[in-house]
Amino acid sequence: MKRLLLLATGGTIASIEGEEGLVPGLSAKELSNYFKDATLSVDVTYQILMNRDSTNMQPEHWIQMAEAISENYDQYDGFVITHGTDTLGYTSAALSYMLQGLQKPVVVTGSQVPISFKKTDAIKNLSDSLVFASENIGGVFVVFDGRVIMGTRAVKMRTKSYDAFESINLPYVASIKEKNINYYWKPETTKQELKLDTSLCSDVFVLKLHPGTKPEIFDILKKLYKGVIIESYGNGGVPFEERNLLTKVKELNDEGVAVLISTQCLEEGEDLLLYEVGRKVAQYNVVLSGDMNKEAIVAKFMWALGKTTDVKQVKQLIETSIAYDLSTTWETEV
Ligand SMILES: NC(=O)C[C@H](N)C(=O)O
Repeated sequence: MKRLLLLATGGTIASIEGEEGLVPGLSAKELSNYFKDATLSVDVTYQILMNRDSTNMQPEHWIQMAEAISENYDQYDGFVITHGTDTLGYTSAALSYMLQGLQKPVVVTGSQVPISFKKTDAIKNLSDSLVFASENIGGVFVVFDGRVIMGTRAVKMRTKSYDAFESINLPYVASIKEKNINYYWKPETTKQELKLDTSLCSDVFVLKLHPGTKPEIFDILKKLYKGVIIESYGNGGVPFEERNLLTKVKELNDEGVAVLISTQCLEEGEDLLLYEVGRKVAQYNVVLSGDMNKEAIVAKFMWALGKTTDVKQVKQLIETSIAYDLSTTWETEV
């Protein structure tokens, strides 16, 4: 029988009605009481790690989760983390960078409706997660509404519907129906040993461009952050007429702040060399994000800056694909 460890961290799945709306409040024991599926032949240990709405999750909490997996790695065959959905994609991406060389599954799940409610998606998500966590497969996965998504590719798209998550720029790994897993593809099994790597630098900011963005905002950002993600438009680029942001990117570059260019378009990624607005900024030492999603970019930037502040090295770390977070050119061309 597979031995699984379920780490509860809060979220809607563990929420109860509080005086000011839904609030995570169930203990690990209470959570397990709601979930009794005798048909699942797994031995589950329930442990509560924290009880937070995922809006209150910080990078320090990702580290706590990664450490808990690493400490218990040899004792269990697979892991399930129950988590709020709002920042679940950030956590699953961060765990993918901090826990490289996984030979066992780490499944992150949650629900849109509390497990204590009559009509809830929590039971299915939990059951599917335990099924998937029993597989002989390595990596971080998000299991939600019958979909298995790579941890670096999960994005919350819907605030209320059960199918809250999509896999962006990568096919689903599998679907799960009535406890049967149907694989679409399988990530390669690693021959590495598990390496816990929690040196994160959280001094990262996401600036979403809109027509009218004031260049002066960069004067503040460069004092506070070591990495700035510019979420630009379409194939990527920054405005250089009227409110000129290009000179500001150069200033940040000169002062050793790493600047990354990404796009507000969820699908297909940036292609900075296509237009003049992109090429002008590409002449500086900017980091390219390819088709990574924002959640993965933020976590990877923090992970890379935790190792080095040398912009060239940060660029190299981020532009290298890890845990299927980034499609290589040949993959996007087919
Ligand atoms: N569905 C949810 O879990 C939303 C909740 N606010 C959370 O992220 O913790």
